[in-house]
Amino acid sequence: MTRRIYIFDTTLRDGEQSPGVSLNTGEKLQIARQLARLGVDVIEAGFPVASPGDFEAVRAIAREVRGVTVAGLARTSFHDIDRAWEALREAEQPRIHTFIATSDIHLQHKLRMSREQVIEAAAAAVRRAKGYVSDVEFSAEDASRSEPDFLCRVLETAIAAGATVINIPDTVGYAVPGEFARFIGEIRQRVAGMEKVVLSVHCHDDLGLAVANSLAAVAAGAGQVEGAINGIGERAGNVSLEEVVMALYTRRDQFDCTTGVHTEEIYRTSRLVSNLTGMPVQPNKAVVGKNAFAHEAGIHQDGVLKERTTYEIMNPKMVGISQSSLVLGKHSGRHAFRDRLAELGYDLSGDELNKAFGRFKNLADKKKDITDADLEAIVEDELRPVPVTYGLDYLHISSGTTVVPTATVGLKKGDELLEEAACGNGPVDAICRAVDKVTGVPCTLVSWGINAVTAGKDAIGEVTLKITENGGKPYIGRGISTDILEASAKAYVNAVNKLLWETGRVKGEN
Ligand SMILES: CC(=O)SCCNC(=O)CCNC(=O)[C@H](O)C(C)(C)COP(=O)(O)OP(=O)(O)OC[C@H]1O[C@@H](n2cnc3c(N)ncnc32)[C@H](O)[C@@H]1OP(=O)(O)O
Ligand SMILES: CC(C)C(=O)C(=O)O
Ligand SMILES: [Mg+2]
Repeated sequence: MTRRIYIFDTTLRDGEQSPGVSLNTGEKLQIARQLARLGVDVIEAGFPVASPGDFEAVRAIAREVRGVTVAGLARTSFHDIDRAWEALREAEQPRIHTFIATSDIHLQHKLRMSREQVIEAAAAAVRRAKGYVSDVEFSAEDASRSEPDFLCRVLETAIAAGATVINIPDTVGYAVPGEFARFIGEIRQRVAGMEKVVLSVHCHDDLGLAVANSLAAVAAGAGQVEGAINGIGERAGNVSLEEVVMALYTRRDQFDCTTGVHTEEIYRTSRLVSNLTGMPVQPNKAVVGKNAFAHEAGIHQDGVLKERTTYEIMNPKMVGISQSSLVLGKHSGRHAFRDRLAELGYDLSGDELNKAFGRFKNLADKKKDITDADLEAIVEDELRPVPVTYGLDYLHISSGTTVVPTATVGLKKGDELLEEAACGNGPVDAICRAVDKVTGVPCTLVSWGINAVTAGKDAIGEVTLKITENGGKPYIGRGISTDILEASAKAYVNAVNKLLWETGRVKGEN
């Protein structure tokens, strides 16, 4: 029978333990509201004894957020538990979550307690919490490095004292999946009363295994998974809840489990958490990264255009992303290029398409992100009906504060390469003079302007300039390049070509 897995979100407690993250009450409330919309079963709102601010945040969430269990963390000390209850008392479904470490390393070096003392503290804490609420979670911190016999004794004691949820944290992300699954299986078998409570896991990502360990635990019978949105948390973070939820859904054939999560809210939740915590989401992060549903490779793009599922195992809509994106770059192919141009209103085929595609590939070699504006500039340039009498073959500039600007240009006229060099007041002036020498048509540069067609350091510059011959009709030329001097040269040559064409000095083919 399909099992229901409870999703326990600790973004606001363990997630907030990420170095550099501190959320105020208002921010925590916003995230808690969104978590409720997302449909998690439990929101661990904070550690009330940690600070007055944390206490207030837990209290505000407990007061306002409905339809979800609100938990507060507490050490085994009665003061922590009392504060947790004070913060949680207005919650619709309060849960006190108390914990103590069970590994010898922690007992000896951190707690400086004997095993018997830990057992007593665990029992007393659960009883104390039980005096306030019916729903008490007990965690054996560093469980995965604890000696199994002792761990089982602690867990049995907590259950006998009234714990309703037993959590097995892999606190330092030490476990590996097969071992962790066996560990969970052993706990289920050996601990008396385990069948009456929810068995939970809480995995950290120090070895990048938090998702694998959580899933292995679910397969071994765990009924609750604890984690944080975007996988934030102490050190390398907690398990990323969205990854666990989507893995359980996408591979339901393997797990036969459901959750109460409304997956379409995942992306929105991820953005909110990232924005309010100031922790960016890496682009290649599973499920919510910027590239999670983006395709750049031509073969993949072609596949996705023909049938999305060729390269997507999840529908982006399922996680709240409206559609996958085909990112145009140097690895893209004609199918995706033509598709994007069609979206922009350009219907190119045959030779036109090939030429524009060639220019796009050249640009993509120079520029990381090709935007729609880049494409428009390329296509417009390609479709411009001016015969190319002269074409820029190469350009060399020598310029600086202590040298006379000098330009050497190579222009192609048919198969012929014509080369000239000239000095000028500045590099653009030098380019114009060198071009004039090649064409034999001395022109005057009337105006010159540049626009960044696209944003960023590697933006394309579009140079638009105006020339005249002997003060006659002005001709406008336009050139684009990531190099503004190259764009200037192209623009100047473009204007000269127009002049030659319109004054009937050349016959060309468009
Ligand atoms: C695995 C986890 O994520 S556990 C949760 C970790 N989160 C946090 O620590 C964030 C919030 N913490 C805090 O604000 C502070 O640490 C406080 C308020 C809880 C405690 O602050 P302080 O009283 O100054 O103690 P400090 O943090 O320096 O040391 C922790 C003390 O708690 C003890 N302790 C640790 N865990 C437990 C526990 N589960 N039960 C009882 N005592 C514990 C330690 O042994 C140490 O005791 P000592 O002072 O007798 O040596
Ligand atoms: C408090 C417990 C559950 C914890 O965060 C951990 O052990 O990682
Ligand atoms: Mg933790």
